[in-house]
Amino acid sequence: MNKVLKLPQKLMLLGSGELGKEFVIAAQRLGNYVIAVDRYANAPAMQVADCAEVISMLSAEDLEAVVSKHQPDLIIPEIEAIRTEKLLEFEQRGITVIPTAAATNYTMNRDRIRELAHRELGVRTAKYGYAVTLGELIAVSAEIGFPNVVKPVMSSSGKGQSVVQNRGEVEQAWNYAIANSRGDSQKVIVEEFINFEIEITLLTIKQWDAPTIFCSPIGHRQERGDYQESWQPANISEDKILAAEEIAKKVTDALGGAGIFGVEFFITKDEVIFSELSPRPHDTGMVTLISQNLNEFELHLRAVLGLPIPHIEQLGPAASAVILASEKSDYIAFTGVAEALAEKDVDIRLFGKPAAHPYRRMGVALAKGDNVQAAREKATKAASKVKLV
Ligand SMILES: Nc1ncnc2c1ncn2[C@@H]1O[C@H](COP(=O)(O)OP(=O)(O)OP(=O)(O)O)[C@@H](O)[C@H]1O
Ligand SMILES: NCC(=O)N[C@@H]1O[C@H](COP(=O)([O-])[O-])[C@@H](O)[C@H]1O
Ligand SMILES: [Mg+2]
Repeated sequence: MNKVLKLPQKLMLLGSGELGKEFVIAAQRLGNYVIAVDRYANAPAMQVADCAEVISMLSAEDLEAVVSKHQPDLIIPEIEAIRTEKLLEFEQRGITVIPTAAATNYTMNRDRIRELAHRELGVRTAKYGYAVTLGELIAVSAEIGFPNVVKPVMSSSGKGQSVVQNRGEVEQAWNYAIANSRGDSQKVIVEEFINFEIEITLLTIKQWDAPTIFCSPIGHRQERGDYQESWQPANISEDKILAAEEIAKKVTDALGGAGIFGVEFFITKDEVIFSELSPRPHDTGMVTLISQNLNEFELHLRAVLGLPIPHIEQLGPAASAVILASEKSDYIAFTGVAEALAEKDVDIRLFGKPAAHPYRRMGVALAKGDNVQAAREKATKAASKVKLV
């Protein structure tokens, strides 16, 4: 399907955060025309795009207005919270939606992708259940057992997520999930807490007219359900990598289309457990900005445009560490960048977000090292030097 034969293409990016920004840079390098869309002005990807639109991406009317105005060749979602039913309509009208409109619909809510992976494809996941009221959550929590993890079905970057230790904490988890749910959903998922040895993102590249290929697995560490640091390569056995690749292939084949997917797994002593996936570049994959010959954004671009990917090279131990805000502010300035960059094999990305709030990701430090431990230490140290003032 849809192999693109000529450049430039007109790409509409729905969501314009840090991941979109790097994607736009990759797209611009091949001369494409990009319209960056998000819910607020001057979002990171808008700063490097040809033009920008500020709309509610959950509004079908707003989406119709920008698509009619710009007539893009491809629509490239960058976040989950989009009125995906409308994307199905655009696809029927002949606009390519990446990876497919159906895939964005499956992955917009945790329950849909979970049902596809677990029930339809028989993939091993954590034990889980759903609730739409506090009463149901109390009952489902008891069935799943404690500790468990409660998340809004519609959220990302750990928003509204909590680890629940006992029955006494269920109500608080319910209130937190509902208050932080994105969009109009009031549904939560409860998952068995997996005591994993390591969690990984397997960047999986699905191509229009070539076989699915994989990057070396990325290990990561999360806090509050949000990524803090990631590294590549991840130290897991070859048979577990193959098991993860098989699951990733199965799930991405079911979703169809083309593009990069960030497929998340929990790795225990004996098992490879599927968690979730992003049908687009993954935040933990920002390490590839320093760790590969082609980063995840360049790979996504090549895959969606049907351009060849002859070789992905992992360049050795590398890591990323996030630079977070600690306070609410509309004035953004950083100190410590010079100190961070004084170290060999360290790089910094500052996203250019126009406002900060506690724990908002404002930048990322990247580092290479003699081994993964050294790279992680270097990236974390560099990130800690950069401070918002
Ligand atoms: N069942 C679980 N057992 C143990 N840890 C979990 C479980 N579910 C989530 N976590 C932890 O919380 C993190 C975030 O969870 P998840 O990926 O489901 O949320 P998310 O909001 O979609 O995050 P993102 O959008 O950043 O991928 C996981 O990477 C993992 O560290
Ligand atoms: N885990 C998903 C993820 O990392 N998404 C990235 O964060 C942006 C939103 O940031 P914000 O919440 O700071 O606006 C998104 O636009 C995307 O780039
Ligand atoms: Mg995740």
